[in-house]
Amino acid sequence: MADVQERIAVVARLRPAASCALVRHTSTEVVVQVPRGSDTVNNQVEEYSFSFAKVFGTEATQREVFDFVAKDLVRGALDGINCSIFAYGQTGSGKTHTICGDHQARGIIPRALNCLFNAIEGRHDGVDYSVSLSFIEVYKEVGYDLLSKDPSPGGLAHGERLFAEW
Ligand SMILES: Nc1ncnc2c1ncn2[C@@H]1O[C@H](COP(=O)(O)OP(=O)(O)OP(=O)(O)O)[C@@H](O)[C@H]1O
Repeated sequence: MADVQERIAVVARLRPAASCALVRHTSTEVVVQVPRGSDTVNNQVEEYSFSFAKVFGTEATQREVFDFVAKDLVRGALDGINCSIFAYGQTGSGKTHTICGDHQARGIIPRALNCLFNAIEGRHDGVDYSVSLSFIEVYKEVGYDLLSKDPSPGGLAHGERLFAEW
């Protein structure tokens, strides 16, 4: 993660209000401010202020978020450094958009895979790389194996096996 030395770094991303508010007929009022050039989020109504390793504003692109959050971690993983990235936030806050994205605005996972395979291709170190992946959803404390061809309701059996392998 660019310029961040800590082992755990927390990044905030503000999402544009419009699409979600239009669908849910909720307020589009912006309640937080990010002072220019700072990585602090202020809420003057509720009078709190939080600082982060980085704050991405509503205009931040998927590429900018990936470059800051994930690029170095993916490259580090090839050198044997374990890493984990997760999104946390209330429903509709943009976790799926940030982590998965869509065809027009690819998120961290497709960009990380692209970066990973490009990096492997660019390494002429005689190492035989092997890549495997799991894709699991945990919803209300039930694990779902999203890659299973035959997901049982809840997908627990396969999900448990995958968890055990970790
Ligand atoms: N930074 C963003 N720029 C543009 N659209 C965004 C952004 N963040 C979220 N959205 C849009 O807002 C909507 C809700 O976002 P998303 O589905 O990612 O939320 P979520 O946190 O995954 O919600 P849930 O927890 O309910 O699954 C989607 O239509 C998404 O495309």
